[in-house]
Formats: sequence, C-alpha cells, structure tokens
Amino acid sequence: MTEGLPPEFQADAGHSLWQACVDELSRELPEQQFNTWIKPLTAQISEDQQRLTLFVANRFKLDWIRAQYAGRLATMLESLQGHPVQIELVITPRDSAVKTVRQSTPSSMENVPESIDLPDEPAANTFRSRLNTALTFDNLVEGTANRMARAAAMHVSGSPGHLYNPLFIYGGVGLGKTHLMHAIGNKLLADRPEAKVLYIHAEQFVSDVVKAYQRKTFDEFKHHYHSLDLLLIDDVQFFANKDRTQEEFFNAFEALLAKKSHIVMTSDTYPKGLADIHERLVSRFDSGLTVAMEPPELEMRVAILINKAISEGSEMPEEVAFFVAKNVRSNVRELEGALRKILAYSRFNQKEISIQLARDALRDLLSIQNRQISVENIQKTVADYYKIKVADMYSKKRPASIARPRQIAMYLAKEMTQKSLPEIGELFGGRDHTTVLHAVRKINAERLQLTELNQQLHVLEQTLKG
Ligand SMILES: Nc1ncnc2c1ncn2[C@@H]1O[C@H](COP(=O)(O)OP(=O)(O)OP(=O)(O)O)[C@@H](O)[C@H]1O
Repeated sequence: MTEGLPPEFQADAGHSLWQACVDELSRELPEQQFNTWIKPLTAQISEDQQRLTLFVANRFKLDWIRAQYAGRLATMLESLQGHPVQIELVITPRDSAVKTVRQSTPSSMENVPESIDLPDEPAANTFRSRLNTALTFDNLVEGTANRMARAAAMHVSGSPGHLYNPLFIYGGVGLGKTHLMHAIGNKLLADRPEAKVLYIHAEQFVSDVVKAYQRKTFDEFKHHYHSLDLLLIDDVQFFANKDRTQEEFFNAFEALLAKKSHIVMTSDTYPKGLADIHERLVSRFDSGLTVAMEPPELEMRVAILINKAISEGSEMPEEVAFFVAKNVRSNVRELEGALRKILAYSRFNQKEISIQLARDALRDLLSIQNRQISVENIQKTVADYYKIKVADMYSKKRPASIARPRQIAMYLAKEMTQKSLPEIGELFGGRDHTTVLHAVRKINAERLQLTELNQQLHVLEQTLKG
C-alpha cells in the first residue's frame, strides 16, 4: 500500500485514463492555457474508477480549475469510462504534494515530470484579485444589448494597456456589467497568471482611502493601487461627493495609465451624466472608450434562460423560456430569480418543466408584475419609444429631447407603480422629490390639453400593461 495516500488509490490504474484526458485537453486548449492549468495537475483515480482526485497547489488554482475545466473533464471521463466519474479537487501544500506524489507514483507516472516539479507560483496566487472565477466570457450570452461592450472587453482582456483605455461600461441594474468586468480579469489571468489584477467595488475603494487616512498608510495604499496591471472598478457613481477619494482615484488613474496598465470602470450612467464628480475626473473617464449595456432583447433573454438552466444541470424547453422571457423583462438578475424558482418548483414537485409549471412557480411574481409595473421597465419602454438611451433617464442632461421623455417616465412611474416621489427620484439618478412632483403635475396637465401626448401615453400604458 502507498504511504500517505488513501488505500483505495492505485495511481497506475488511472494513469492511462488521466493521460487520455490530458491528451484531449492539449488538443482543445490554447497552448498557454494548457501549460498553465492542466499540465501541472497531478491526478489519482480510485480503485473502483468512480472518483478522480486532482491535486492542486492552492485555492486560486482550485477555484479556477473547478469553474473552467471540471465540467469538460467530467464529460470526457464519462465518455471514456461509460459511467459518471466524480471529480474531487484537493489542495496539496507544495512540499507535501511533491512528497506524496513521488511516493505514490509508479514508473509510468514519471513520464509526467510537470506533475512533480510544480512551476514557480505565479504572482496572481499571492495577489488577491477578488475575481469571481465563475464569471467568464464563455457564460456571458451575447446579444445586441451587450455586443459592443463585450467586444471591447474581449479586446482589453487580450491586449490590455493598448486600445480603449480606460474602458467605461454603463447601464442599468442587473445587466451584466459586473459579470463583464470579472470576465476581463479572468481571461487576462488565464493567459498571464502573473498579472496583477484587482476587481474592486467603488465603495471598497472609498473605504480603503478612509483606512489609509486613519492609519496614515497612504504610501502602502499608493503602492498597492499604482502597481496593478489591470484595475476593474465597479459602480464609480459611488465616488459622488467624496473629494478625497476622487483625488486618490485621480492619482491612481494617472499612475496606471502612465505605466500602460488598463483601467475598466462601470457606472449606472455615462461619464457626463455622473453627478458630483469633479470635471477633470469625468473627462478622464470619457477619454478611452465608453460603451453602454442595454436591457437584453427577448431572444437574448431566452438564450440566457436556456444556458443558465443547462449550467444548473436542467433543461428548459424553448417555449417555456419564451414564456418566462416575455414576462420578466427588466434585467438578467430578475430572470435568474425566476429561473431559480422554476427549477426549485420542478424538483420539489418532481414535475417536468412546462409553461403551466412556470406559471405556477412564478404565480406571485406574475401577479405582482401585473399589479405593479417596475420603474426600470417604464424607463426602458419610454426610452425605446422616444429613441433615447435608458441611461438618459438617470443622467443630468437637460435638452428637451431627453428631459421630456424623462418627465413622461416619471409621470408613468407615479401613475403605474406604488413608489413614492422620493423613491422615484432616487431611481431617476438621485433626483429630488420636488423634481418628480413637478414632472407629474406638468404631464398630467398637458395630457388634458394635448391630444398627441395623450395618445402617446395611452400607447405606453398599454405596452407596459403587456
Ligand atoms: N448576457 C448575460 N449572460 C449571462 N448571464 C448574465 C448576462 N448578463 C447578466 N448576467 C447575469 O445576471 C446577473 C446580474 O449581472 P451583474 O451583476 O453583472 O449586473 P450589473 O450590471 O453589474 O448590475 P448592478 O449594477 O446591479 O451591480 C449576474 O448573475 C450575471 O452573471
């Protein structure tokens, strides 16, 4: 029996099986990815061939391999073995990994020196990127709504520091901005594991500035932020009115651009629509490429539902996906919530997914939706109707071509939802409740006098009621 390993393991038994997987992956993956992630792996298969254990050096690698390769490996193993094989990932501290594998490795395994001689740890292993490895380009469905943002993001992840720097991505809630940012970081780290990548929410940046202030550690703060290769910063609208944070961010911004590091930002509105942010920062935000993420169109919502169901190990018939997508329109986060409810309902009641089952599972949501139309939906419908950007609903822009649809949307929000004036103001880019009240009164009065406006409002109301 091999010392240091569970008795059921027989390393040689699984070698040819694992080697077959490695060979297949070496054909499927780009060389760099293969060399970085697959080649260094050490594998053992249990005696009954039901379980494959992969030994990895650290948590970062474990998460990455689980998110990126475990699914593909499982399919491969199942087709090779003719039955499912459970994959287990185990972190083995470097020294003990070397020892254990050496002791247990029969001569045939010694053809795989990489599994023993682990390469130097890449810097990414010690530098906490805060990336969620599950959010990648592969599982981000593409559609008209995100095509340009996705293409720009792909470009940045492939050659950071060149074009589109900074990349500024804006759009409403739950539309995939954060997902896209993580995808950029994950792709860059897959290609260059030593790169210093940091994902951070703007609020966390604010809190880091405050800490540096309190502890008088601005040198460390600067060293940390100014040394990055890629900074991904989410929801920069949170910098509003925070002068010291804006100053530190400006410094970091200049330092990073000077050394050709890349900066990607997201926000709920485009740079010039941002309130209470210094002009010099706003103009920097707008100096690279600014792209919008729009709410997904019907077909894209359907594709997202079908894909997400597959990733949850289920299947959603297309007609059901259409039914759900037609009823849940505002954003992807709500679509995900609806899907979770349907899957849970189907599992709990042990019933196939059908339109009727979806109707039952989403009963509350559908009836609430019929009674209460969301403000986001109103903003999108009105923006589409008057051919302006959804982001203009939250921006400070004042031309009549934008201000008027915005007032109409505020009026409809008051008429068709349960929201209060301050709540509506907040959802329209943090406006005061008196601004909303003014819009509601104005449109109300005009509606009584202007037939054309009344007609337009009627169309909008019918569209919103579905
Ligand atoms: N095109 C897409 N394909 C697949 N999943 C998507 C897509 N767009 C969004 N999602 C998913 O929808 C959820 C919400 O997306 P995300 O958190 O990136 O939105 P966001 O725009 O950053 O919103 P917020 O401003 O509220 O943070 C996530 O789980 C994300 O993975």
